[in-house]
Amino acid sequence: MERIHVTVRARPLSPEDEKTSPWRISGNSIFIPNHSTKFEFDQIFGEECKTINVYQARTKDIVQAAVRGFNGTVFAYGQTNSGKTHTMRGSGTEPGVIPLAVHDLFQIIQQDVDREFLLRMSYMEIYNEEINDLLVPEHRKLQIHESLERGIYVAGLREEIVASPEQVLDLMQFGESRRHIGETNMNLYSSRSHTIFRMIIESRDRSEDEDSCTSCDAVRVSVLNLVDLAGSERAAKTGAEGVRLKEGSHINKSLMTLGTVIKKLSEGAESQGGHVPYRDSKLTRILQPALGGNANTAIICNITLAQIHADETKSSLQFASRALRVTNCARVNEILTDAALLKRQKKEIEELRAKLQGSHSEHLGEEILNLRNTLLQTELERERIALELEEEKKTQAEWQKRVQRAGQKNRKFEFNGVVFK
Ligand SMILES: Nc1ncnc2c1ncn2[C@@H]1O[C@H](COP(=O)(O)OP(=O)(O)OP(=O)(O)O)[C@@H](O)[C@H]1O
Repeated sequence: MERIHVTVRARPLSPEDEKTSPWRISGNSIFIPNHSTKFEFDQIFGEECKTINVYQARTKDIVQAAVRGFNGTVFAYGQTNSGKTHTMRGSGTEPGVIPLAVHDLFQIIQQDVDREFLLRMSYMEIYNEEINDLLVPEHRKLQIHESLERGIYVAGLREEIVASPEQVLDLMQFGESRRHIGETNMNLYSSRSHTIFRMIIESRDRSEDEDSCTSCDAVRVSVLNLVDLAGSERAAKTGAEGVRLKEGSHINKSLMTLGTVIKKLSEGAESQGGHVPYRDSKLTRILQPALGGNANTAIICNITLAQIHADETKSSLQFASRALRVTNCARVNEILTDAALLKRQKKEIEELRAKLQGSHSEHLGEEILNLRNTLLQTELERERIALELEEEKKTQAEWQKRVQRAGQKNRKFEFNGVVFK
């Protein structure tokens, strides 16, 4: 069990706002002097910090764990204009968490010579409670489904196979141009939708030695979500009317559901069998595994220390503070293939036979009978799995084709303009 990691990042202030700011930061605490308002977090970054520092606080570990098969989710939360997009996407002069994670991901994979990887990416937005695929503009109003095999997933969402950071960032750029952005009084380029950038990491052992291990045919599949939420906003401050007002109300409603989900989880509702309203918004439904589920999760809470936004900042910090009390249980997502099961069975049969050969005494009649029965059952099971394996080989041939297509065959990668072999 591990709790959600929460960092706070304060955006730079104008010299005027600096003079009147009521907030003080000391180590991992943020407070208003002579006031009961005080919060503590895993880490607090002041206005002079760089995104790389925020990235290294926790996201870097989550990326590393994702390569080892653990799901990971990082999201930026905060009021409009607090610096969420600046943190997640970055700018021309300062890369954001997403490009930093993408470069790290490829670097870690290159160094892992024992496994072969297949990476896919998807990019979606939730706009006015509708899910749109940012990689395929005509894929709109996508639906969320759940199955035993795939868990919660967005049906019809494009998952593009990717082989280099540049390819990922190009696709992201393409998606960005389709994302809903609008001007408000508070932000010239305000995100009007929540976006979920996702990397799906599949890997398996490279070992070709038949007997070396039983896990070499096991496939690990993990999902890394990097989420840029739209900001909570007050119509009076943003000056929203018409379309902007409708967007704002959808944004606030889904963020409110996120707040309720976090509140319920922080009160232990789920472990006590209580209701957690994941289904009340698309955002919480998609992020369900990251909220109290099977994932390493981090929240970057973006705030402003300006006097005029003190109420909104306090409300963001209250949300973040509750999130500190939510625990997740991340585990390696490993699918044991039939080939791996067969190897396991083969070993068992050999052990049973060896036991049978060693059991000659007449007093051991019943034990020998039991061993024979177990051996028979194991051999039947082995035959069944062998049949299934035939089917699976076809799937594996498809895997090889995909790896080949992704340009990863023979560990050949292009990274930062350099070809690695
Ligand atoms: N740490 C920072 N350093 C420099 N500039 C920043 C920083 N944080 C935010 N900004 C600037 O402030 C403006 C608003 O930031 P941004 O668009 O990231 O806010 P946001 O929280 O994503 O807003 P919205 O919810 O409306 O989309 C941008 O011009 C951005 O470049």
